[in-house]
Amino acid sequence: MTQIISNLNKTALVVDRPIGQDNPPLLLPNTHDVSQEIPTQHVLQMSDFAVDWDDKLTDKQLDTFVTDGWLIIDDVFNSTALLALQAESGFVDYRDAELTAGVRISDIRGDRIRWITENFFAGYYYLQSINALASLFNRSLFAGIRHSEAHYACYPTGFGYQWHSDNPAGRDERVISAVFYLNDNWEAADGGALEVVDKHGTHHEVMPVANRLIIFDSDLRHQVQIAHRQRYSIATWLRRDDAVVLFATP
Ligand SMILES: O=C(O)CCC(=O)C(=O)O
Ligand SMILES: [Fe+2]
Repeated sequence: MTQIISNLNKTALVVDRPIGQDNPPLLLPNTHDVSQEIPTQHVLQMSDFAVDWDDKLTDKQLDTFVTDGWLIIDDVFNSTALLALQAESGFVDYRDAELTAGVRISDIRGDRIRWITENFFAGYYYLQSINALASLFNRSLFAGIRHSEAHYACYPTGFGYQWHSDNPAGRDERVISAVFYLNDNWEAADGGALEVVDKHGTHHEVMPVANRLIIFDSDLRHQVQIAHRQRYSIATWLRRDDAVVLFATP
């Protein structure tokens, strides 16, 4: 089994066990004045994850998304929300992605994942915020999105995800894919770029830098290049079908 190292050694967080309502993350204030660097304990709320998507996404960007099929939004969340997601990603009990049609897929994809449910804390707030983005797409692009799903993903060093599109053959439930990145100080030498082929056939490479959301048409082909450092993200899909009710396993 691949060993997963916490994301936290790359993140300015003071946290020693999984965060939750009973253990809110301690956040270092964003200041260079050492005398002010006293961690503040802050209970996370949905409002910490609120994003004014209408403000973040201009009409021009929406037009570009329709024409090219993809779009990058940087500086998505405030630092409280970002740090909470980074902290949570470091404590996730990652599992192997499931088998597809009985075939082991570890040859194609090397990520280890955990689906976000209401048992998550920051991740669940993230999903609510993505639902607000979905309603913007429904209002402005008549996208017909009915629910969203997301999983935390960790690509261990030496792994990527080969060329694919997010709708398996003959399926079209996934309308828009959105990947949110959690990696501080990611450099080109760390590899792990997402390579997307847009609607015109042009290739683009996107670095998985913290607080960046890439949105793309789920039918576009893309791959994750081999990462040379552990790579953390939240892969998200905005879907046109009804939500599947998940029953908690005992
Ligand atoms: O992490 C990324 O950049 C993309 C992940 C991806 O393509 C997927 O999970 O389907
Ligand atoms: Fe994908």
